[in-house]
Amino acid sequence: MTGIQLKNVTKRYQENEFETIALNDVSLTIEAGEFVAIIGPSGSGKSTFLSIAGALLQATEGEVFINEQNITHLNEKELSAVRLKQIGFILQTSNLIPYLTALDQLLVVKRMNGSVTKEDKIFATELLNDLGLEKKRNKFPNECSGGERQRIAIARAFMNDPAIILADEPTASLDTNRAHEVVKLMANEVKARQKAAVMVTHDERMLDYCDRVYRIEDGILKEETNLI
Ligand SMILES: Nc1ncnc2c1ncn2[C@@H]1O[C@H](COP(=O)(O)OP(=O)(O)OP(=O)(O)O)[C@@H](O)[C@H]1O
Repeated sequence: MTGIQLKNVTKRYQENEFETIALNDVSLTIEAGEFVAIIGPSGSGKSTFLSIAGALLQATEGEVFINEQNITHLNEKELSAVRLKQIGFILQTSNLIPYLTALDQLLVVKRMNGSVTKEDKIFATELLNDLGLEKKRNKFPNECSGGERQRIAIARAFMNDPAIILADEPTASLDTNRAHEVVKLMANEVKARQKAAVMVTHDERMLDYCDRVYRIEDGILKEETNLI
C-alpha cells in the first residue's frame, strides 16, 4: 500500500485529573492519488489527526503507517526524517519567507536536505508552472496575491516529492474564487503526482474536489456518504 494508514488510533491528552479523548479509535486508509477531506466542529480532533498523520505527535494507542513503514514507535530523529522526506504540509496561511522569490521558496526545501541541483530547479519550475505561477517565478511574496502565495505554498509542499500531503484549512485566508482555484489546482496536482492527500476544512464548498469526505465529532471519524 502506498499512502497513509491509521489503524485504531486513539489520542488522549491528560491534564491533571482531566482526560480528553481527542481521537477515539480512528482507522483510515488513504491511497496514493486519493484526496480526502476531513470536516468537523472546533475541538473535534482535526488538528490532532493532522499532527499524528504528519508525524508531529504520537498516538496513545494504535498504529500509523506511511508507505507501509510503521512510524508508530520511531524516535524523534527518525520522525523528523519522515517529516522531511515523506510529508508535505500546507497551512492556513502560506508562511512564505519574505526575502525569497517563489522559485527560492521551493529550492530552500532542497537546501535543507543538502544541495540544489539543476534537476531541482527544473522540477521547481515545473511545479510553479503546474500551479499557474509561471509569471511569479522570480517574484517575492509581497508581489503576489493571497491566492498566488497559497499556490506557492502548495508547490513547496510537493517539492520533496513526499508520499503524503496534509493541508490544514488551506483556503482560510482566501475569497471564494481564489479558494476554488487553489483547491482545484491542489486536487489536480495530487492526482497527477499520485499523492495521498488530506485536507482539513471548514469550507464545505471545497468538498466537490475531494474523493471522500469524513466528519469528525468528539474524536470519532465517520465517512459522509450523502454529501457527494
Ligand atoms: N495539548 C493538548 N492538551 C490537552 N488537550 C488538548 C491538547 N490539544 C488539543 N486538546 C483537546 O483535544 C480536543 C481536540 O482538539 P483539536 O485541536 O484536535 O481540535 P480541532 O478539531 O482541530 O479544533 P479547531 O477546529 O478549533 O482547531 C479538544 O477538546 C482540545 O481541547
